[in-house]
Amino acid sequence: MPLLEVRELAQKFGRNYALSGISLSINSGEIHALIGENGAGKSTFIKLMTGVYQPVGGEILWQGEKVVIRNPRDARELGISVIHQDRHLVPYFTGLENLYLGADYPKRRFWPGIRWETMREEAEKIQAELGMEVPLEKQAQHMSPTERTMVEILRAVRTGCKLLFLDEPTASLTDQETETLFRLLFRLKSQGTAIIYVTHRLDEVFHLADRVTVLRNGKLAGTLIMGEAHKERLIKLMAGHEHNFSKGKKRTDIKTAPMVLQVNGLKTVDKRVKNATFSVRKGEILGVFGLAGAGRTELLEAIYGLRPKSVGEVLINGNTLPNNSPSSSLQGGIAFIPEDRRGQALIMGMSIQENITLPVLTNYTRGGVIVNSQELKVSEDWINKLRIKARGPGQSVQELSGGNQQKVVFAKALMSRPKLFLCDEPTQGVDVITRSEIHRFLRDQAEQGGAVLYVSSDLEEVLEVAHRLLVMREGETVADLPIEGLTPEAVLQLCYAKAER
Ligand SMILES: Nc1ncnc2c1ncn2[C@@H]1O[C@H](COP(=O)(O)OP(=O)(O)OP(=O)(O)O)[C@@H](O)[C@H]1O
Repeated sequence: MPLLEVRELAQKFGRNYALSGISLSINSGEIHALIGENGAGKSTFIKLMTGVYQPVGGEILWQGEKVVIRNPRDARELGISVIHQDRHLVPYFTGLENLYLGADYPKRRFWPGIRWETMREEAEKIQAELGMEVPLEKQAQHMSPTERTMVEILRAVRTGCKLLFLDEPTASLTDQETETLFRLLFRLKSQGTAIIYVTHRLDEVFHLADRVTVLRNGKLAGTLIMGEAHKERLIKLMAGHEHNFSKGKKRTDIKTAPMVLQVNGLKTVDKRVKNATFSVRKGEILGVFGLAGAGRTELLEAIYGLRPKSVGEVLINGNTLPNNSPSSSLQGGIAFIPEDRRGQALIMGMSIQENITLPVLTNYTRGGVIVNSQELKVSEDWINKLRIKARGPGQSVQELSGGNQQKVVFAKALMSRPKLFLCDEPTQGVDVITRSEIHRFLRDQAEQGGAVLYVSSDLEEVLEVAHRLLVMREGETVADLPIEGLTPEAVLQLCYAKAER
């Protein structure tokens, strides 16, 4: 008997069905991948199974019995837990405190106080069983993304989880951290836990899953056992048609092109960047790679004026910008796609159209009045070009799926026709097909004379997109290498090498 079975499940928002006719089953001890393009309905499915939404149709069977999951507490009591991308921990609480969040702390019997030692013993016992190590004394805000994921998994196991949902858990993990997480997932599987693994990374599906379910436009496109699945078949199920991934040509005439960005001896006040020196030429995509904490994001933030500099200079087309602030960067032709798109790049209450045209609104005003028809046309063009799944330009961005929000961020940046494009994980959360489209847009951007700084924690991706690679380690730029002939192993060696003192 399956652990979970859903029959003809449906959910709608307003008049539109986000999911309909979904029937599938999950067995104990199975890793079941759930994939689909942005907006296909994966998050909605998780929310139905965890009691965030009530389905408008269909039924849910848990261990053969029909159940109604009215709220997240009901889900937890059944044994269903979810690990979200934006990990749900209290930043100022330690690992141990977060582990018992929302639960009754064990109390002392004869004098007041919490039995911390009982909690620690219990946590250590589960860790030993699963072969994992979580820093129980560290505050969540000081933990790495994997450590935070581990605390959440430990919390789920502690509360008797039988079915664990993971929503793109490796999005901000390095390869080594991903390996650690995968070992833990195989361990959980061997102990009988069922795992539903949502991802856009097909190599992870092949590495981890026993079966894979593909959603397309809110419908079930198919469930396959891994023996029947191969990459082309999965992509065809996701998109409904074949897709050819275009590989860009590497350009050879960049070496003599004028410099767009020069960074000399840059150091930030908080020392997250300690010493960065490099340049990017017109027409060039410079990849930036380093392990977590190497200072990649901080470097982009310092260039854009979001993180105060203490020493060094940043020159755009040979000149320093008048004052180092995001608004002067924007005016100086720099666009920034931040990693935290929800927090930094979008105004959630506004429509797609308003968000896309916001930085260039003056182009769409006549006598101080916004010329709505032009704005509408441009927004519709971008919705089509980037395949943003939405009802139309007027839809609020908060109603879009995560990947489609990322596409709006991208359109907004492209609209300002930047000279320099600072991209921090621009394809995170984006489906495989759009990912290749985004790569194509960046190549076009470079072909048309722009310069791109491209940060990604996916080394294969950086090597595929960039013309040159800058390696960062402990806040310093330690190597600047041509892409031709460069292997992932050689790059990782540079990342792990101890800094010479
Ligand atoms: N609160 C909401 N209001 C209106 N529409 C919504 C809401 N939440 C989701 N939708 C719509 O439901 C559809 C499915 O969205 P969902 O977030 O489940 O997709 P997804 O497969 O998780 O996508 P992604 O890979 O981008 O995260 C989308 O068209 C989305 O716009």
